[in-house]
Amino acid sequence: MSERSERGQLSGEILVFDDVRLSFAGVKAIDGISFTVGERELFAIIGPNGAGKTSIFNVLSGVYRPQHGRVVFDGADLIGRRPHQIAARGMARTFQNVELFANLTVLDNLMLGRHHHIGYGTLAALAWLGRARRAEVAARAKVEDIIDFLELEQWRRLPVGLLPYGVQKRVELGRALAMEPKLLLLDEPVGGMNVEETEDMARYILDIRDELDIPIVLVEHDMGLVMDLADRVMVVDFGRPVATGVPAEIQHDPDVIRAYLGEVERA
Ligand SMILES: Nc1ncnc2c1ncn2[C@@H]1O[C@H](COP(=O)(O)OP(=O)(O)OP(=O)(O)O)[C@@H](O)[C@H]1O
Repeated sequence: MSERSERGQLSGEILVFDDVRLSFAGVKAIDGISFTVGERELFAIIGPNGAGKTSIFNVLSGVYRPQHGRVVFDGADLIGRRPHQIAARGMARTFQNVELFANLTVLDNLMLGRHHHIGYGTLAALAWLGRARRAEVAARAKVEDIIDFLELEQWRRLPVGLLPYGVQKRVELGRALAMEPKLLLLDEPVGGMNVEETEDMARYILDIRDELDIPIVLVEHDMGLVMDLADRVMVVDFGRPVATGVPAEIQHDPDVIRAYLGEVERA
């Protein structure tokens, strides 16, 4: 057994996605998908356009409520919980398109990621009570750590909207890390990036798993990146599971090859 599959299987499970089904007016976006993610695992989900990958993320983060199935995160059932409740439980997400406050600086965008951790009401904030002040100082220290970790020093005081695209994606990753997540959902983190930006992002993703010990669910079209980074890969097509396994198994699975090359059957 490879080191990758051992790491995925030896650790406990942070996430259980069990026989989930989700339809929109007859379209089966998710049609009976199950998987688990280990506490130290980098789990990738791949599949052709419209396969259901984003729908899986939307179920995980509470945007969509499935008609059937169970989602258990860190021991708690998530179905029916609102997106902000799920985020507060420690599930952080980045988006296909950068979703940051373009006019705010890198520092301020990262501080906003800490928002739910600060945990004081308006009155306490206005009165600048000791507890609020300590929380603010701790938040600032955490954000400084992330700026170091993602090598964002040179841009920290600049408005995000002025930065190169690859750096904006990195700031978005930083904002998710500022939540101190127990699980990170990355939706196409290298989409639209050039080769150098992609290599940088791949390194940060690996460091997040290996140094920060944060498990990751990754949706990505860049097959090379997925096969290089993932401990395990799940392939979906038409909302259904095609195969799940370590990258070497997945690359040679005839059903996977058919899902990617079988466009003729689809027509
Ligand atoms: N809100 C919605 N209303 C209606 N249909 C939807 C909705 N969201 C997703 N779908 C449908 O569900 C199916 C799965 O879509 P989804 O966006 O999850 O796929 P995907 O694998 O993320 O695709 P891509 O790789 O293009 O992002 C598609 O047929 C899509 O049209």
